[in-house]
Amino acid sequence: MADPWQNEYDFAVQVARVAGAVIRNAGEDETKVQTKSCAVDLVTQTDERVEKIIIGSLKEQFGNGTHCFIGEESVAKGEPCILTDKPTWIIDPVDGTTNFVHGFPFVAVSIAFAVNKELEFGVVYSCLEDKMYKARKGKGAFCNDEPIKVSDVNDINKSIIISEHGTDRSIEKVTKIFSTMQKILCIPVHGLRGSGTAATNMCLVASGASEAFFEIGIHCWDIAAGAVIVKEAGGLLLDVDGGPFDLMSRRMVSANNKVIADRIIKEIEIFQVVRDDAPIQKK
Ligand SMILES: O=P(O)(O)OC(CO)CO
Ligand SMILES: [Mg+2]
Repeated sequence: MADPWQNEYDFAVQVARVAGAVIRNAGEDETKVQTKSCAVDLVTQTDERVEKIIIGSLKEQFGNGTHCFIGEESVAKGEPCILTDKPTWIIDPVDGTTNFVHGFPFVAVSIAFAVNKELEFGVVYSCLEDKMYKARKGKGAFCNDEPIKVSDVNDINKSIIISEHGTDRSIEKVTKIFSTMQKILCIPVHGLRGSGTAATNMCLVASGASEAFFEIGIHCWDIAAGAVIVKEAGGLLLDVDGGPFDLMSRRMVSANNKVIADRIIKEIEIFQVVRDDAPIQKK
């Protein structure tokens, strides 16, 4: 049987490339910052413009009312963030907005597609490096059309682990994040890293440059596309407590294998976050 979502997949790659070019060519005015949930949660005109371009093109192409959209900037403006069984696009127009604003050279466009709450494909365009990562369920993962796979390292002492600091600067949370990082660093691992974009971090795991990336506080649009890419590259996704991965939970461990994932999970100090699909008054 022909792949039912091949057109959507091919179109997502094209749209991601267009979006990436807009980000690359953004002028100084377009990197001017506004804030969202707190003083370090940044948004620019470019985030909003690129999301409009992506959702606009997808609606024009597939807009018969059957497709739903979850986009970072639309949700910030009050659109719902609920995953239903309907075909749903999950979009982060600029993953790594802080990097973008500062000229720190890792910024990605992330586009995923889910049907019946299952992720069908993911596209991550690391646009400043011009690396197009993509994966379709059951069909492998690629970077610039070359197959990629996760690292085969089983020994945590020979690993590079990625995590980030997030945007919540409450002392309780920052203390837990640093305590976890300290424990992991002192296992010891070869190194701790963070590119500043969750989508790119997941592609680094998928391509074998790092053994694992974990974070509490990320959103579904940061990781949906990367989740397909990691899985199709041979890796796995788990909750930070070792349970099944839940896209809307804002908690994730992605790893090359279960040995590495379990070792990391042993050290993670969990803190509470409000789910992406929580009723708006709880957020
Ligand atoms: O830059 P953004 O899209 O806010 O995302 C951050 C995490 O929320 C980096 O992944
Ligand atoms: Mg993001």
